[in-house]
Formats: sequence, structure tokens, C-alpha cells
Amino acid sequence: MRIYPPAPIIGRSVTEDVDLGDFILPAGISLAIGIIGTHRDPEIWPNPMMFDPDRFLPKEVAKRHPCSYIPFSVGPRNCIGVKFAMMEMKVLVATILRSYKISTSISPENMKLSLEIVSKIIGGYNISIKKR
Ligand code: HEM
Repeated sequence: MRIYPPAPIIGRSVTEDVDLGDFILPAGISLAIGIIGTHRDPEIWPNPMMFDPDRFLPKEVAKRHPCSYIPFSVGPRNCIGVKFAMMEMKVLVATILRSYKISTSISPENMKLSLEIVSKIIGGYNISIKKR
């Protein structure tokens, strides 16, 4: 969800001037918010491509801006399915991993993403599942 957020980029229309300090976003423009770029920003996430669940320990989370990790967006138009999606993913992953080992021949370095509204891997996932 951090390194490969399913929704990599979202869009917004700016309805009134927004002063960000260094610059102003003028009313009337459309902008893209790069969730995937934020999630891989080395200033926020040192060694960003390393999978390290400890980054989400409460003491680590407390050190980051709340918008550093936004797979479901934030604010009034964020994902209404966030709780359901998280529960579904946990149940599914736990159920599959109890019985199967999953592997892929694709290394993270060779994984090419197609960044659409929902990102997916180009060329298929090439996954094999073995009964434990
Ligand atoms: C891993 C799973 C999911 C991810 C990463 C995800 C991500 C997102 C993101 C980033 C947005 C904001 C889009 C935007 O602002 O342009 C969004 C909106 C939305 N999501 Fe999800 N979503 C997920 C699952 C679900 C599920 C399971 C449901 C419904 C059961 C759902 C329903 C919605 C709806 C209705 C919106 C639009 C909310 C609005 O515009 O007010 N999502 N989602």
C-alpha cells in the first residue's frame, strides 16, 4: 500500500486560491496529487524501496506528517471503503498465507507499473501458489 499504492495518482480542482507558503495554487486549476511519489519520497521514507513494516510502529508514525501515507487519500473525499478494504485485505492475505506459499519470478527492480487510475503491473503478475 505504500510502495505500490493501488491508486497512484488522484486529481483535484482548485476552487479558491490556496497559499502554500512558497507558492499559491490559483483558483481554477486542476492538479494531480502523486500518492506514489509521496510514498516513495526519500526525504520522508529513507531507503524508500525497502519494505520495512517497522516504519508503521506508532512511534515512527508519530514522527511523520499525517499526509505522508495516503493510500486512501485524505479529507472529505477520501475513500469511503477504507475500513472494509483494510479488513478484506487482512482476511484474504491471512487466509491465503495460512495454506499457501506465494512466489514470483519478478524482482521489485524489474517490476514496471502502468500508472492508471488504478495501477497494475505490466505483463501480468506471474505468481505461483503452492499448497503448504
Ligand atoms: C485497497 C483498496 C482501496 C484503495 C487503495 C482505495 C483508494 C481510494 C482513493 C485514493 C480514493 C480517493 C480518490 C480521489 O480522491 O480522487 C478513493 C475513493 C473512493 N473509494 Fe476507495 N479504495 C479502495 C477500496 C475501496 C472499496 C472496497 C470501496 C467500496 C466498498 C471504495 C469506495 C470508494 C468510493 C465510493 C470513493 C469516492 C469517495 C468520494 O469521492 O467521496 N474504495 N478510494
